[in-house]
Amino acid sequence: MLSIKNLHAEVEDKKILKGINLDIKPGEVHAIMGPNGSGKSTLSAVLAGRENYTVTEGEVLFEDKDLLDMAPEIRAREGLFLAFQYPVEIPGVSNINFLRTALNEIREYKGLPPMEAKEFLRLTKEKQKLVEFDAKLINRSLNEGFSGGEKKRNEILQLAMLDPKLSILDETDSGLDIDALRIVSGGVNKLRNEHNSFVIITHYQRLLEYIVPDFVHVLYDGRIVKSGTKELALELEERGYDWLKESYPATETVH
Ligand SMILES: Nc1ncnc2c1ncn2[C@@H]1O[C@H](COP(=O)(O)OP(=O)(O)OP(=O)(O)O)[C@@H](O)[C@H]1O
Repeated sequence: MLSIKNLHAEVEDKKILKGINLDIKPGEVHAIMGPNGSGKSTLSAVLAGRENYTVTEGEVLFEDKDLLDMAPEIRAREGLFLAFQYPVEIPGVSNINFLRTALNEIREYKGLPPMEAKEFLRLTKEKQKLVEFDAKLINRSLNEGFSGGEKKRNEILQLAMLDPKLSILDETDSGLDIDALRIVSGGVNKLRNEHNSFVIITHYQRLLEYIVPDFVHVLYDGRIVKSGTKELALELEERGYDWLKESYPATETVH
């Protein structure tokens, strides 16, 4: 599904990613943990093709195609989905119209006609139910005035509607109350299958009790310094990151 080889990237001449290697197969869930500022959000931004991030070395293949060569919207149409740490508000664009437009963009890219209005409404209702989404939010402007938790739930609804091949959830658990955490992770669990993959960026082992990952990686100073199974997350919870920092001293950073 995704193959990252020796990925180096900078933001404003600051080296942040310093040789990431990661392989993700269909059906797998990978968790990425790591101390603040280690490069987790930068990795998701580079994969999504956000502006101002310069890849200086390495390659990323998404289903054997060169991901870094694709414009951000092509990445999305190819089936990459990024749930933001801070979902953006788009006043004047209703949630439902946003979903319809995004869905039909993807269909057009696949050579399919726009979805019939009736079928679209049926699908929206089905997915709203699946991810326990509050129907009152569907006609409001996209994320405008939504609470932090409502925004995160909205990301999961988008994910359910668009059915991406690879979803990257960047700290989707931050700011969620206990019920929302259960709903959001329950949504992911219902959506995961043998054909799609997830990358879950999180600080908390707690989320990984709900969404059990196949692999856990620790990102530190722009590199993956340790990989393991869910037991690694438990170990991190208990021991923190200092033992890893000692084993892998930070490289010099050029500012
Ligand atoms: N636009 C930018 N200009 C300068 N430095 C930046 C920029 N964006 C990110 N950085 C720096 O890159 C480093 C990695 O940031 P990143 O957000 O990827 O870390 P993170 O692992 O996601 O952290 P957190 O756990 O706190 O969310 C940080 O030191 C950050 O200050």
